[in-house]
Amino acid sequence: MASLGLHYPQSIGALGQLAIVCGLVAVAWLLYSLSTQTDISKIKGIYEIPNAWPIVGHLLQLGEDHATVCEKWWRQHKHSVFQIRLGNTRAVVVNNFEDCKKMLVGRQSAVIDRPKLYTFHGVISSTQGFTIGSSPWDDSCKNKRKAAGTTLGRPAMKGYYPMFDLETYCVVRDLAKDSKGGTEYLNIRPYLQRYALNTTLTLCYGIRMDSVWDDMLREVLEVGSAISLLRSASENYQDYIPILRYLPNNEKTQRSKSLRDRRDKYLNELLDKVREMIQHNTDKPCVSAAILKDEETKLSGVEVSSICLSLVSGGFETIPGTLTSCIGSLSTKEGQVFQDRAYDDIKRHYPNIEDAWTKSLEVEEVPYVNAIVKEAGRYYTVSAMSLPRKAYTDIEWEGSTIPKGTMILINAQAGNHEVEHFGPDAATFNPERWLESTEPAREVPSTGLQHLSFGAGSRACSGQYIASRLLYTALIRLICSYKIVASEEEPPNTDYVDYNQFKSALVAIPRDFKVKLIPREPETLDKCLNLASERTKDAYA
Ligand code: HEM
Repeated sequence: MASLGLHYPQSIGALGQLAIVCGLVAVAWLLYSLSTQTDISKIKGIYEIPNAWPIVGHLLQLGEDHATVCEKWWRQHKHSVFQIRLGNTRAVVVNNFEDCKKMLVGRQSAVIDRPKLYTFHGVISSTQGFTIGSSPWDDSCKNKRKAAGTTLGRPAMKGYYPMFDLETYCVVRDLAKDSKGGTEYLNIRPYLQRYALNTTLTLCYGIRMDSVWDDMLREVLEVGSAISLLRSASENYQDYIPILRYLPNNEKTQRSKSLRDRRDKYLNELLDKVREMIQHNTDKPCVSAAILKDEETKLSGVEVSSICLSLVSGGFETIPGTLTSCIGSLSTKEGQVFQDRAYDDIKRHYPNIEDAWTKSLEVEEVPYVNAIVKEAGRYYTVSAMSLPRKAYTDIEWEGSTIPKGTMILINAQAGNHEVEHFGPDAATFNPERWLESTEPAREVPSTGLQHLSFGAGSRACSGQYIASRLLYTALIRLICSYKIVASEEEPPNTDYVDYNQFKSALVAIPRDFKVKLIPREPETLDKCLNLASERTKDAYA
């Protein structure tokens, strides 16, 4: 007993120590499990990128440029489709062209949904509703997509010829004035921003702004770009790491609220202007007037705002981003050869350049310019990771099941530059890849999906027809009017990744550069400008 008496406390101590160790292991295991838990459990049969960290998952490794890092992982791990962890959210990333097509088109009903994110949906969109591109798939989204489809579909284009005429005329007119007959170097992006924004403001509200430096125009662009930055994962860790939302003085939430208020202010001002015009019978045909006047409409006020917001935000950065970068490539020494060939092809179709100006509003029939439009879309993938999708139902994927609710990310930049699909020069800007002959230029017959920049399938870009017409008309008129030459001091960056100054933004913002615009035929240019001025003088006065 004495020995028992002696050893008893000691054996309690050993057991106690064991219990403490077990307790610590259990707590550590619990903490580890909690910190690596995701909304969807690890998907069997889909490769997972190794070395995810607790809490943040792969967020830090992804850095700012998700598209480039994911492309590197695809090549390094030899899996085009893999899973990653964005904090507490599991996502499947698709990289090569064929797999992106298979996911977006082959599984289109299963990937028709969009995820909801804390900052964008919960804070920024709490007043004007979600844009179509960020709406989960439900009846309201269906109605909004239908209304946008009517405004942006092919049959509607005819009604927009006067608008295309006026806006492209204003671009060429102001460039002619500001470049002082081709002697000054200019940054063309502001002119193209006004072009895109005026187009969508006219469609939505029947309102346009004549000055490139108009206060409201600059406010819409500034707020829109800042919101686009707030939509990316690398700018918004709080979307994926919920604890960050509760930090005192949460700077992201405050910034989001302030941007939301600024956006509400100009959107309400625009709608008030339309109401006023309706009262005075001076309203122009546009989405909001049509809906405001139609009491039978099935759309709510928030849905009307959301449609207008979708069109404005859908076009104001994508069009100038693509067009500015394309002009950058055309202005280089190699690009000037493409410009000259395009000019020859335009003249082959329209020996009289005035006809090129008017016909460009109606048909896209100059093969060389069509080839430039396609190459601009492919090469400068302005929405590098497209817009995120969410599995609406379970997705069968090569023997595995991607569960309903999983975030699906399409790496459009990687697919658009895949050597196996586009050939060894995939990383070069070359419009002639879309031509089967150059003299005379003849397009390769279309065989379905050409590139991934507009997405594909049932949630593809609603604005792709109008986008293509906007790019085509502007290019025809600019190429007819000027030889575009890059500045040697401030040349364009034509690298398909590095041309973008904010890699974390949802839509690329090209780095600034300057070009000289040398009139090709000054007398013809004057004549075309005078005719366009006469034709458009009453449009949207
Ligand atoms: C070069 C120009 C453009 C590019 C590269 C572009 C790109 C995209 C992409 C990648 C998507 C997501 C597609 C997907 O998930 O599969 C999208 C959606 C959308 N785009 Fe565009 N876009 C452009 C111009 C426009 C314009 C001019 C408008 C409207 C005036 C517009 C309106 C929309 C809308 C409403 C959606 C949402 C579709 C939905 O979620 O159902 N886009 N766009």
